[in-house]
Amino acid sequence: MAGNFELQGRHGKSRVRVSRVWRRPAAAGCHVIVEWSVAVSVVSDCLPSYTSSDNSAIVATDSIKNTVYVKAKECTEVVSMEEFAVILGRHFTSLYPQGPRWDFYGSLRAAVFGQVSEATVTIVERPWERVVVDGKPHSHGFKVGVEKHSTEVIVKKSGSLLINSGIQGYSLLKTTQSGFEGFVTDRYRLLPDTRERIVATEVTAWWRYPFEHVSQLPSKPFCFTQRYQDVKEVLSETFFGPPDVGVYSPSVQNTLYLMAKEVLTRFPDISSIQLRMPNLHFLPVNLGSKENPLVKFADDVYLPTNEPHGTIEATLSRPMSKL
Ligand SMILES: O=c1[nH]c(=O)c2[nH]c(=O)[nH]c2[nH]1
Repeated sequence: MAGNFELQGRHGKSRVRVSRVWRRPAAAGCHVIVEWSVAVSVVSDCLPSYTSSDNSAIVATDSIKNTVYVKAKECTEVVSMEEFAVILGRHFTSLYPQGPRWDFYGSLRAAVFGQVSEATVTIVERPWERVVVDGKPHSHGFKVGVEKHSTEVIVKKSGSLLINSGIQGYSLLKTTQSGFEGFVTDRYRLLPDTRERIVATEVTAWWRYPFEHVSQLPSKPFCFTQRYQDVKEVLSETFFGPPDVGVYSPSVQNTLYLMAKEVLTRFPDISSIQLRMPNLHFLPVNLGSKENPLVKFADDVYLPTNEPHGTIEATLSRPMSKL
C-alpha cells in the first residue's frame, strides 16, 4: 500500500546486447558465437524508492546490465538462450537480499526490502548462421539469417518457472496448392471462391515448455536450441507438404491448425503453442480498359502487399491433466 493506493512496480534493463564466443580447440571443431539482446525486469521490494527518496533497496539497472556480462563470462560451456535466461532469473531471485542489513542506529532496516521476488528475462537472438564454403561448414565464418529465435523466462523466488520460446519473422510462401472458398456470402462480399492462389505469411510462433519449477529442469541439459530448429522444420514441412506435390490448404486457419497440431504431436516436451500467421495478400493484376486490355490475370502477375493484411492466430494446448 502507498497511501490510499496500491502500488506495484518493476524495473530492469532492456536491449542489453551481448555476444559470447566459445572457441573450441581446432581438434574439437568449430567456434560457436551467439549475439543476444537481453531484457531483464525484476519485481522487487523497493517500493520506498517510488514513494520517497529511499533508494536503499534498489538493485540498480546498471548492476542488472553488468550481471548479464558477468554471467555470459561464467558460461564456459555453450548454453542455449533459454538456459542463459534461467541462469539470470535464478541469480536475481536468489542473490537478493544478501541478508539483513542494519542501519546506523542498529535497527533492522532491510531484511525484507530489496528482495527480488520475480525476474522476467527476455532474449532475442541475432541469427548468425555458419557459412558453407566449398560445400563444407566453415569453422569460424558466419552470416546473418532472417527469422529470429527468442525466449521469455519468468523465475520466481519460490523456484516457480515459466519458459516460452518463439520464432519471429519466419516468412513462408507457396505459389499454388492454396484456396479459399465457401465463406460467408452477403452484400459485403466481393471475393470470388478460388482453389488457386498464392499464400504468403510471416509466422510468429510462441510455445511453452512444461518445466514449471526449477527442480523440473532436466539434469542432462535439454537442448532448447535443437528444439527450436525442430519446431521450425515441422512448421515449414506442414505448411509446404511434400516437395514434389505439396499439400492443399483450404484456408490459412486450417494450415495454421495443422502446423500447431504437428508440433504438439511430435514434441511431448511442448505443452502449448500459439501461432500468428498474417495473410499477406498477393493481389491478381488486371490492368486496362474495354478497349485496351493491357494485363489480363492468368495466375501469373501479382501485386504483393502487406497492408492491409488478414490476421489469423490461434493457440493449441494439451488438455490440462486431470490429476
Ligand atoms: O485463408 C484465408 N482465411 C480468411 O479468413 C480469409 N479472408 C480473406 O479475405 N481471405 C482469406 N483467406
